[in-house]
Amino acid sequence: MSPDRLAAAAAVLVSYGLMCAAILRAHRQRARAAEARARSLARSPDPVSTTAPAAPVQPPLRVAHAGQSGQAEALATQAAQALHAAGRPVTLLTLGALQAPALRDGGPLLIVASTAGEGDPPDNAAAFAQDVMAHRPRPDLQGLDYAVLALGDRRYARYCAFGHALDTWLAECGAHRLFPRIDVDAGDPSALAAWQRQLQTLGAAPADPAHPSPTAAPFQPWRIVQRRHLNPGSAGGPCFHLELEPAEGPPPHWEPGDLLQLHVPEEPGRPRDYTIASVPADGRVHLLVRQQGRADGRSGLASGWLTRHTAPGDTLPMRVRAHAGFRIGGNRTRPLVLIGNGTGLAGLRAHLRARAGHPASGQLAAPAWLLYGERSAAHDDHYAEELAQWQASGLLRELDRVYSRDTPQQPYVQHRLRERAPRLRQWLEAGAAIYVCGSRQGMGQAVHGVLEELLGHAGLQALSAAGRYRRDLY
Ligand SMILES: Cc1cc2nc3c(=O)[nH]c(=O)nc-3n(C[C@H](O)[C@H](O)[C@H](O)COP(=O)(O)O)c2cc1C
Repeated sequence: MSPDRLAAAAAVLVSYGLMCAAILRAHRQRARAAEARARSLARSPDPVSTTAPAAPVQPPLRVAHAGQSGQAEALATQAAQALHAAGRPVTLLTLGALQAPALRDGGPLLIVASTAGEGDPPDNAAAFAQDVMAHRPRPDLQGLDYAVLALGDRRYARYCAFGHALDTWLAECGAHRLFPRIDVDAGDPSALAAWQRQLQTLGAAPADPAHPSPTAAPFQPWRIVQRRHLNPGSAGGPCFHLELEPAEGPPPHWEPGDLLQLHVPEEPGRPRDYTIASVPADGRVHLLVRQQGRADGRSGLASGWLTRHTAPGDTLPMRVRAHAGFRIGGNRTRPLVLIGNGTGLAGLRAHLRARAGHPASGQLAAPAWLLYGERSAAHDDHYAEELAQWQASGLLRELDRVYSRDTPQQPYVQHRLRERAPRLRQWLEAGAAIYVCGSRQGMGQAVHGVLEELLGHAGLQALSAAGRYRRDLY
């Protein structure tokens, strides 16, 4: 090596050493200052009252959430409210908003994290998993107190995988567990009760029985008011349009993107979610439900209740469930690219109905583009009249219906999306948000693949982090 290069390398090494020493010094100074503050607080008398003991100064607690359909967010919000109600300073945030330095320096951290896909992080934590958790060298998180509530479902092969990964990663980075990770199998009430008890040891107010856990809102009888078979003669399973309302009282509030959950009588503890296809102004919850066939010839349990074993006028135990990840959020005035297949049209229709009824800020609503896949034009053109009206009004500026059984090429919605890449780029340049609703296998994964191909992994992740790529897949 030339002397010049040696000198340069030595200079880099020396400055690196100095930087490390400075960081270490700052770290020690912070620790000494904190110790001194703690000692002086322990000794100093209460300046206001000499009778009451000094209130211990507690650092603000952070409650972070990572989730796909709103349960993690709801539980995190509830935890933050319970801590706040007890006078504990608390900040509520998404896990994705945290970066390594802020992770360590901001007070104890409670994380509510669900697992999505096949053991994957939820969309809003994908960037965190990739940029922060996979980063080498690992950040030094000594001094950070944390706890993880992992939401999941044992029916998936990789149960609570993302919560487990977070918990392990934090421990490996030197952070200190406040209490062992709690895993919640499909909203298991005993696990949630254990979480509540741990929150109380941190000073949270006990759960208010009048405001039960958001995942345990009571089921109520909902009446099937109308049911229409939409696709007689279709090569696909029978598809129904249903209209429901609570048997008593007005419908609860919901937003486009939210779900109606059915308590299946034979399977307590395993409710089924259906994406709502209407808006509150419709007065009723509309669903688009496919009767699921089973190998033994009987219909699937939940869809069987909705489409076969009941008649209009009958009631079923149901409740509305928020699905924050598929709501309009900050996209109210953005153009929408709506992509889906089959019964996934439900969630896209809810967003279109919201736009048709309530144009943003009194002006013409921002336009939408619907790319929708079904089997055949002759039998499966659900809501065709409504879509035609929205085309005529200009709300639905573009409509791509892709019928897989009408041409020998068997095109699917992902193929059309790839063909229309230049147009998609124009919509995104105009600020559009992408909503995908329908089957995960086949459609959801393939559309995701095409979007990654067109926008790049980082591009799609940035869109997702900005809340401009939202999915409701099942
Ligand atoms: C499409 C989908 C995929 C899921 N994948 C997993 C999984 O791989 N492992 C798991 O334990 N739970 C899985 N779950 C269950 C969720 O983690 C669980 O329902 C959680 O409560 C959802 O919380 P969220 O509303 O905050 O996303 C999955 C749920 C859905 C809908």
